[in-house]
Amino acid sequence: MPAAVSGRLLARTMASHHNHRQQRPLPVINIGRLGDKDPAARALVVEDIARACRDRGCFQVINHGVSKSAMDGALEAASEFFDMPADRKAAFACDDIRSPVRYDTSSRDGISKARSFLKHYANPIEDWVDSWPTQPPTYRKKMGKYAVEVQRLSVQLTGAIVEGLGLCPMYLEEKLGAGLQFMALNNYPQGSSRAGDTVGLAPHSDIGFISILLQSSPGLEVTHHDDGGIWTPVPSIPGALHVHLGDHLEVLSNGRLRSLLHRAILNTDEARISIASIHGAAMDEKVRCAEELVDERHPRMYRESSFHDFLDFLPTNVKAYRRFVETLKIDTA
Ligand SMILES: O=C(O)CCC(=O)C(=O)O
Ligand SMILES: [Fe+2]
Repeated sequence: MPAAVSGRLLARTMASHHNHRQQRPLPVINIGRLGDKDPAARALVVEDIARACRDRGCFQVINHGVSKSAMDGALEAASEFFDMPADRKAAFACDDIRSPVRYDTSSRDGISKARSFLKHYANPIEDWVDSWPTQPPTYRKKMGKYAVEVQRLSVQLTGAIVEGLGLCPMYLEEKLGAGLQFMALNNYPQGSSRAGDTVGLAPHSDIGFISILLQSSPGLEVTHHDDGGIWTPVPSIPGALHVHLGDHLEVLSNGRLRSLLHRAILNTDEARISIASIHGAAMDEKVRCAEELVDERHPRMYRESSFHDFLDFLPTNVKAYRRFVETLKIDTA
């Protein structure tokens, strides 16, 4: 076989191998032994998480310590909230994206295609819970329980993620403890395949270090930067939580990890609720590349930025969507 042909064949084989690789199921990681006294047991979980972050930008966790009652309660509270009459919900409508509680149905953000949402802060819970809805009557109790348990999980997970980057497991603990937990409750109508309205929320990445997501039914889809534009649906595994990387982790890791593009698809057979919990540094805290990950071979790739900077950027990102982190890239050429 002439060399040119075999070369082309090889390239094609590699391409299909590449596609095949990207269609592998998304990782599901049992993190039960993350808190283990045995360092070897923890190291195995850290390794699984590191690989998932690097190769897929996301993973699902089981044995994560967030109770079933907290998860069920959160979905109930969200669904009861969205089931309320429009005027009750409209009481939380607000044009100011800095408002601590905000309900909206429109697509002013440029990415909402067919969703209504309630967004609010949650950490520390005692600072925010008084601004949350009082209707449905169990909202604060149920959502509060879930928020606190998920915040605890976020500290555990980011500990493992930074350890996987070769940093001290405590590297982000303080920043996260004093940081923002930003919750987005999303309500998607049942889609009509005839009308072709299949996308509920257009592709985007989240700010923050990680997002932890709970979905009532499938609909979340993800594509990692080297997936070649292939979307992978995130299956609904009972009891599991989905975790993905945000823009500020890409910055912190100096590009070793990438934030994950994701979108939500409308189900043609049912409405859907998802609860995203975004975990980041405090509003005005600048996040920068970890010094330990910057050297001659790995020059600093991103400018520092805060959540506040992200909010300033949002209204300018409506026409042609760009991941916030793209705007932070330092031209090293
Ligand atoms: O509904 C989903 O699964 C995705 C929600 C989401 O990406 C968000 O709230 O940022
Ligand atoms: Fe998102």
